[in-house]
Amino acid sequence: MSQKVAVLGTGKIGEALLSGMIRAGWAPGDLLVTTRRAERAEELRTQYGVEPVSNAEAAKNADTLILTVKPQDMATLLDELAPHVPSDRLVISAAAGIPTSFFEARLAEGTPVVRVMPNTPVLVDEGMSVISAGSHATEAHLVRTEEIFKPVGKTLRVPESRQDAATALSGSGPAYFYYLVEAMTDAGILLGLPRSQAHDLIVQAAIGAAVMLRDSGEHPVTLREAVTSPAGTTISAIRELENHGVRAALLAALEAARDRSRELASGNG
Ligand SMILES: NC(=O)C1=CN([C@@H]2O[C@H](COP(=O)(O)OP(=O)(O)OC[C@H]3O[C@@H](n4cnc5c(N)ncnc54)[C@H](OP(=O)(O)O)[C@@H]3O)[C@@H](O)[C@H]2O)C=CC1
Ligand SMILES: O=C(O)[C@@H]1CCC=N1
Repeated sequence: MSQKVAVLGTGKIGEALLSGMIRAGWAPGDLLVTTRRAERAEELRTQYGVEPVSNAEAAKNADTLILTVKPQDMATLLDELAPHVPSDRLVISAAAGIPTSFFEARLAEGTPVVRVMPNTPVLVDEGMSVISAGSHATEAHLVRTEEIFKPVGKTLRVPESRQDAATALSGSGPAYFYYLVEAMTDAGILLGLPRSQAHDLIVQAAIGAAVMLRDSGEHPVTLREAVTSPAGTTISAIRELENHGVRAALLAALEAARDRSRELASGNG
């Protein structure tokens, strides 16, 4: 019997996962989606050929339920869902902050729950999905979770106590790079380049740097030193980054993201 997977609350990250599963070869007939709005359901049916169902039908018909609503909507979703989820379903939450114990307290005793923090590059099969088992999730449940998330990028198992930090680093991480590219593109404009050229130059620099970080085996400091010529241009820029406290800003920013993830733990954040 084929395994059915339902994505409940198919917004940005839910759709990114759905599209990745289809690219990875899942049959649309084995995928169910739930939405809050009828027009969103039709959009997903038209684009992916998947079946929109109610949350209760998803719980009844799918072996694995991936919950991708906002943390603040999770309690309401669970109130609706809990009476319909048999305890042999695997429940995967992609919500920031919310611990597996939140789900376990609301679902039938023994229901396996896995917490996952993916990121939007799952859309291009370069995602990072950080996975933690709840108290009833077994090795088989973790493997089943990895079967869903591995085709769309890398996966890493961590103890749940590290999930808030992982959320700050890789869940939110892509946004920091987009922010930097946006700021550096503005800098290109300041230097007199047309916006499209400034964008292309900085995006290609980012891609080249990312591939070297991944593939060279070198430490980032070594890679940066190779760019930084004595009395050259790069060190002049780095002096300004240090003067403006960019490193300290990043430490504070990621700490704030980690703290916000903790605040979301109750689902009311
Ligand atoms: N965006 C990201 O990069 C990442 C997000 N996450 C997590 O994923 C979750 C979703 O984030 P994101 O995709 O950005 O948010 P979205 O708002 O895009 O997606 C959530 C979706 O859930 C729908 N929804 C809410 N309540 C229900 C319900 N009861 N039944 C069915 N559908 C419902 C919403 O409907 P409506 O359109 O009507 O609001 C919306 O489409 C969050 O918990 C977030 O922490 C995790 C990793 C990365
Ligand atoms: O900003 C957020 O809360 C979500 C979780 C990680 C990325 N986006």
